[in-house]
Amino acid sequence: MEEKLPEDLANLSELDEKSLLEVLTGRFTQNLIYTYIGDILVAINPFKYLSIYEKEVSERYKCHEKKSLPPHIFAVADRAYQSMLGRLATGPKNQCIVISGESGAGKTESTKLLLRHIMELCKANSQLEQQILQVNPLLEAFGNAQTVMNDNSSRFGKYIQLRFQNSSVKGAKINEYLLEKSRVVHQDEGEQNFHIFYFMLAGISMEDKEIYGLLDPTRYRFGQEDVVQAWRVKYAEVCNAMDMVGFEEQEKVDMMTILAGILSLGNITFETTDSDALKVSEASRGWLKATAGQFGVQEEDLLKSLTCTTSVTRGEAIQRLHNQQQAEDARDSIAKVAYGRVFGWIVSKINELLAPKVDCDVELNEIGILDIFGFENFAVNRFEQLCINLANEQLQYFFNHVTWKTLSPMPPLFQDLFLTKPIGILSLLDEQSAFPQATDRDFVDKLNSKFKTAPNFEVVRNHTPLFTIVHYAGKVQYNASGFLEKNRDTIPANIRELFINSVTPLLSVLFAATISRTGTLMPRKAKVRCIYNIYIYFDIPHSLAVLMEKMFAAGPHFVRCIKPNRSKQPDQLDSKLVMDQLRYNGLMETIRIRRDGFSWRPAFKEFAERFMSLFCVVRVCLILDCVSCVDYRARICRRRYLSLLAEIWRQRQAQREREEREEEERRRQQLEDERKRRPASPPVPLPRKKKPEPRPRSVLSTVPKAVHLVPVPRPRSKLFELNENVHLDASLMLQPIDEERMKEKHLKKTNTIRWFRETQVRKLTRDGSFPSWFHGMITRRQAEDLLIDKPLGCFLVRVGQSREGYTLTFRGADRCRHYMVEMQSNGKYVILGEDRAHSSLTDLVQYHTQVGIKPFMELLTLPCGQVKSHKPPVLKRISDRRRRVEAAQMEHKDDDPTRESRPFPRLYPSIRLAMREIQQIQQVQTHRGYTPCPNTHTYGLCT
Ligand SMILES: Nc1ncnc2c1ncn2[C@@H]1O[C@H](COP(=O)(O)OP(=O)(O)OP(=O)(O)O)[C@@H](O)[C@H]1O
Repeated sequence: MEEKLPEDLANLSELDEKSLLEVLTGRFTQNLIYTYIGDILVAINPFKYLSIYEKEVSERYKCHEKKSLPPHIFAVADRAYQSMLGRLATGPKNQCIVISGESGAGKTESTKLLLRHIMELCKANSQLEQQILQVNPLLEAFGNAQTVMNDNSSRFGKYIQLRFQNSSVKGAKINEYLLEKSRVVHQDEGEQNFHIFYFMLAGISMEDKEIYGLLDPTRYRFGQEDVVQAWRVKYAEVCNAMDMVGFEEQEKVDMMTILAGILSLGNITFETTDSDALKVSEASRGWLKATAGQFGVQEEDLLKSLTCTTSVTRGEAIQRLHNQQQAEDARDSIAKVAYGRVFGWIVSKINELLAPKVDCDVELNEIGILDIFGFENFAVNRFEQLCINLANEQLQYFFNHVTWKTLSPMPPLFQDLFLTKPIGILSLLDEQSAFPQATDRDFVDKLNSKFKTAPNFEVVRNHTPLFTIVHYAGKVQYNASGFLEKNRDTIPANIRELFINSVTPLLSVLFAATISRTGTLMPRKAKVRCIYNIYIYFDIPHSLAVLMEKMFAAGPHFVRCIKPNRSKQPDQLDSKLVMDQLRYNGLMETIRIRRDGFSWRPAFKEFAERFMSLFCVVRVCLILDCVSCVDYRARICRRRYLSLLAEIWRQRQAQREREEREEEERRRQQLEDERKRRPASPPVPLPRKKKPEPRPRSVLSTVPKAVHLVPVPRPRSKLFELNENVHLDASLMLQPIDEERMKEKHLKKTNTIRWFRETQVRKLTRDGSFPSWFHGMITRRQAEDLLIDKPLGCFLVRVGQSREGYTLTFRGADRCRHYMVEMQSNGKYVILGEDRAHSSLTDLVQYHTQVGIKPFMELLTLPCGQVKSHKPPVLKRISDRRRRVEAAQMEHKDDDPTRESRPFPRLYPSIRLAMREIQQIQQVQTHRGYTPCPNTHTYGLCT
C-alpha cells in the first residue's frame, strides 16, 4: 500500500531540506504532482499525461472549499473565483494568480488549466468563454518557440485579466511583456524561430502559398513528416483561433503577408560595388521585389532604407551609405520590429475584441493570471536576461511582501539599484543610450564608478563589458555588449516613414503606433509623421509598476512550478535541480516562516467573519483587543493567539458536550413520560404512508416532454413567409398588452428578414438555390414536426424569428435538439459553445457531419429536404433573383483574381511577378548544376 504523504508541507512539525525533498519526491512517484505550502501551490511538471484534468475532476473542484480535496491547480482557480465573488467570507475583491518557475517548469500549462477551470466555473450560455480559451493557442503560435529548455517555450511574459460582472465573465485583457524579438533573425544551436513560421509554411495550401509569396514548403528546414503533419494541424488551429476571436479575413491576409515579407527579407543579401555604394546581390533581387510587394512599399524606397541612412541636419537631408554589416543590421532590425509589432497588434486586437461590452459605470471584478519567465542565469546573460531578472526581482519582492509581511528581510534591491533616479542602472542606461557616440563599455564604466561599493553589485575587470548583480536567487554576470543598441531599439526615421506610407493599412498602423506605459502597442488613428524614436524597453519600470500596483491591490495566489529534470523525461526527479528551484523560488524560507507563523493568512475581516461564532463564545473584546492592536500574523502575537484559540476551542467543546448531555437527558425524559402515560396499550402501528396528493399541474408540466415529437395537425404553415407583411394572428391582437408584444415581435421579425436578405442570401445560395437543409423562417415547433418521423441525425437549418442568426434543429436519440448558430462580427458561423468557427453555414454543416456536436457528440446525417412543390414563393423569388445576379457576374468576370470574394495581399500582382522571377532564377541555377537554395538566409528556416 502506498504511504499517505502530507498534502500541506506547512503542517509538518519537523521540516528541513531533506524531509521536504522526501515528501515531494514521494508524492511525485505516486503521481501526486501538487502539494500545498499553506496557500501556495507547488506543482512539479510530470512530463506525461495524467488523468487529473478530466471533466469529472474539474466538476469536483467546483466550490471545493466545502469538501476536502487533494491539492490541485483547479483548487487555486476555484479559490480565486470564489474569493473574487466574495463567497469566501471576504467581500468581492480582485484576485491575482502569480505563476512562476524556470523555463519548462509548466507555467504555460498551468495558465491554460487555470483559464479552463475558471471558464468552467463561470459557464454561461455565451461564446465569450470559448473565445477566451482560444487566446492561448493564438499567443502560443506567435510568441512561443522551441528552445533547448522547452519545446514550447513562451518567449514573452503575459498578464491575463479576466473581467467579471457578478459570476459571469464579461471580457478579457492581455498585457504582454518583453517579447524576445531577436529570435526572428537569430536562433542559437538547437533552437527554432517562432512557431508560427513553421505552422504557416507547413499548413498553408498551395494556392495561399502563391498568394502570399512563399516558396514550396519542402525547401524549408523541416523535420520529419510527422512533425510537419503536427504543424499543419497547428496552422489550422491558429486560423480557427483567429476566426473565433473575431479577426477579419482581410486582416488575416495582411498579417500573413507581412510574415511572408519577413521571410523574404531574410533572403536579401548585399554585394559591394566598385563605387562606395552597396547593391543587392543578383540572386536576391527577386526577394527584394517580393519583400516590397509583401510590405506594400516601393522597391526603390525599400532598397534605399536598407543601404543608407538619411538624417536631417539644419534643414538639410544628409545621406550616409551603409557598409555591408550596417545594411544587414538594417535588414534584421526591420524584421525584428515588424514581427514585434505584429505580435503587439495581435494582442491589442484580442483586447479590442474581448473588451467587456458593458456600460462604463458597471463595476467589474477581475482575476489576473501572471505567467512570466522565471529567473535566468545562462553562460552569457544579455539585456533580455537583465530585464527578465529585474521583473523576477520585483515579483519576488511582491511574494515576500505577501508572505512575510512585516518580517521581510529583503532590501528592495530593485528600487535601490535599478530604479533610483538619476543614478539607478536603468536611468544610466537611458542616459547613455541618448548619446549617439556612447558605447557599451562607457555604460559599464559608469556602473562601476557609481556602484562599486553597492552590496548587490560587483565590478568585473575584463576587456568585455561585464558586470555582476547579486540577485535574490544568486549572482548573475551580465555581458553588456549590445545593451545600448537594444535599449534604444529605435526604428530609423526613414524606415519608419517608409512603413507608415505602406499601402497595407495594417503596416501603416503598426509603424505609426506608440508603446504604452505598460509596454503594449497603442495604434494611432491618424497617420503621424515620425520625428521621435521609440524606446521599447524604456517603460519596463513603468510596466512593472503598473502591474505591481494591480497585484498589491488584489487577493494573491501563488503557483510555484518545479521542473523535475533537465531531460524532460517523465518519472525522473533530480533532487539537486528541484532543491535549487525551491531555494530560487524562496520556498525554503517560506516553509520556515509559515511553520513558525501561520499557513493560513486571511485578511482580518475574513478571519473575523469566519470565527465570529467562536468569538461569541468567549470574550470577544479580548480577541479584538489582541488582533487589532498587534497584527495577528506577526510572530510576537503568536503564542498569545494560539493559547487564546485553544481556550476558545476548549470552551466551545465544553459547551457542545454540555448541550449534547442536556439534549440526551431531555429525550430520555420524554420517552419515560410517554411510557408512563400508556403503559398497557398495544404497540402503535406505523402511520401508513400517505398517498401523495396530485400536484397542481403548471402550464409547463401539462405539456408532456415528448409532445414536440408528436405531429400536431395544423393549418398549412406559412413556413417560408420571408415577407415583411408578416401575418399576425387576429385573436392575439385583441388585448392591448399583447398588441404591444406582437408589434415588437413583428418588428424583430421584419429586421431579421432584412438582415437575411441583405447579408445572408449571397452567402447561402449556390447557383441561385438554397441548400436543401435550409428551411427559411419556420418556428421551433414546425421544425420539430418536420423531423419527427425522420431518422436519427436528420437536420435542418432555420432562421431565428426574434434574432439575427440561425438555429440548427437536429433529430436526436430521444428528442429534437436546437443549437443556436452564432454569427460573429467577422462573419464567421459558430454553434454556441463549440470551439470551431466556419466561413459559411455550408462549411459548418459539412464539418458536423464528421465531428459530433457538444455535449452529446451526435453527428448530422441526413438533410431534411424541402418538398419541391412546397417551396415558398418568397424563397423561390429570392433564388431566382440570385441566379440572375450570378449569371450577370459570370459574364463580366475577367481573370483578375482580386475580383473574387476572397481577400488578397494589397500588392498581389507585384508579389506574383517577383515570385515568377525568383522561380526563373532558380530554374537557371538548376540548369547550370547549382542546388537552388535561395532561402539561405530565411531566418533559420531553410534546408
Ligand atoms: N501538468 C502537466 N501535465 C503534463 N505535462 C505537462 C504539465 N505541465 C507541463 N507539462 C509538459 O511540460 C512542457 C513544458 O511546460 P510549459 O510550456 O508549461 O513550461 P513553461 O514553464 O511555461 O516554460 P517557458 O518558461 O519556457 O515557457 C509542456 O509542453 C508539457 O509537455
